[in-house]
Amino acid sequence: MAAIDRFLGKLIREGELRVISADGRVADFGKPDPQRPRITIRLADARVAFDIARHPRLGAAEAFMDGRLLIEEGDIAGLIDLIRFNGRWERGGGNLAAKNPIKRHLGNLRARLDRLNWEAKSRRNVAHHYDLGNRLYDLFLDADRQYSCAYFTDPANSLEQAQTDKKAHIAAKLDLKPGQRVLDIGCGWGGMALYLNRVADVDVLGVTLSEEQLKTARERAAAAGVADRVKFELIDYRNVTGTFDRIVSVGMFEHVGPPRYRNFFLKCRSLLAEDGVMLLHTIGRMGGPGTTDAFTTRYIFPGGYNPALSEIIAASESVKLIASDVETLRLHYGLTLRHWYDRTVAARDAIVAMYDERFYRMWTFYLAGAMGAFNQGGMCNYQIQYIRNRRTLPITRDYLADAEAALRAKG
Ligand SMILES: C[S@@+](CC[C@H](N)C(=O)[O-])C[C@H]1O[C@@H](n2cnc3c(N)ncnc32)[C@H](O)[C@@H]1O
Repeated sequence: MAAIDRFLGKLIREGELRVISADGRVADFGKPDPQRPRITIRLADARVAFDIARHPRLGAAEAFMDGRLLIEEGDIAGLIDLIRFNGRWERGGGNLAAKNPIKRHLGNLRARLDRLNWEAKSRRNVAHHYDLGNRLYDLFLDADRQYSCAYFTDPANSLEQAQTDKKAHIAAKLDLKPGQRVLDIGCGWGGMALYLNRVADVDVLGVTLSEEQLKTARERAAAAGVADRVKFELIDYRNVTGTFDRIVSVGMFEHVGPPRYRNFFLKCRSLLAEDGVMLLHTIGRMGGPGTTDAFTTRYIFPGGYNPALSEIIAASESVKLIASDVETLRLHYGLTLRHWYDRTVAARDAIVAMYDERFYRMWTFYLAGAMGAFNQGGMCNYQIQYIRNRRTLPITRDYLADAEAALRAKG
């Protein structure tokens, strides 16, 4: 316990953390902060501190999931926020492996091996997460089931509004014309494809590896009476054929893995018309290449990796795709996750009934951890627009604002 006490004593400077050990000893760290309520945790047995010291994120996550790390005052989001705030990225906290060149090199090597997602592995990885049951996703996502960073034109906006605005923000960057053919790589439950068809009169092919998503997406297209123009297929991005005027990929690149980045862009380039436009929307990291934490890999997104901008651009440059516009969404995913986390907490009883208490705690740890990573850690969301020909788009960015305003008016 002494080592943990020393560690927490150094780390927690702002805000209050109270730790009650298994033997009833109470230790207080930090000082009152009007922005952050005090968090009190109880360690149910003597091994918890040891497990956390040995493997901080995984040890804490598993102790929390197993009910051995109990939060008696506050919640898991508050605990992670307190820890992240004190070690925040801007002050040099987080992503520490990246500071040491040897660790960084080994971490990158391991990441490259871990994220070697061949087709069968990609299918297993996707099923692990997205085939958990549509009901779960209904409980915490917006009504359109957008499972990616929303766009808050005002931080107070509802999640529904922000997800609609995200679709308009992306559609504007695609510079769509009626009748064009659009490919949506990683289409989820079909919301973006249906939206693009509705607001821009385009034909869309959406591809996913999730059976549950495919079924829902097709049902939605049929219900909207556009099944002839908005099609969905269960196809790996590697196996898509044809030529498309536009390609959009939202929240899917995180599943590709660094060893496949060049091939991903090569494939996209071969599918994109010579005067085509592509928009890639992906979680990213702001501090250069890194690794995926063990909790995320083991329990949430096996094979997942959030890319650094340098990794994305190095790969896309190597196949001569021109990055015509790059935007870093710095705060939007933290806001999105706050909504997802609050909805999950509000749906606790339903989630426990569908799965169990341990699953519920795992899910809240996942969302709270991600929120901390976007609010105080090194994560952000990138939107990168690509073209093959430098003359494809207007010479200035003015068209974006005009198009976005027109799209927003369509709702
Ligand atoms: C986080 S979801 C995003 C869904 C949707 N674009 C959205 O924003 O709500 C990731 C999507 O990528 C798809 N995906 C992952 N790996 C894929 C692959 N190798 N080929 C095609 N789709 C893939 C998943 O099936 C899922 O639909």
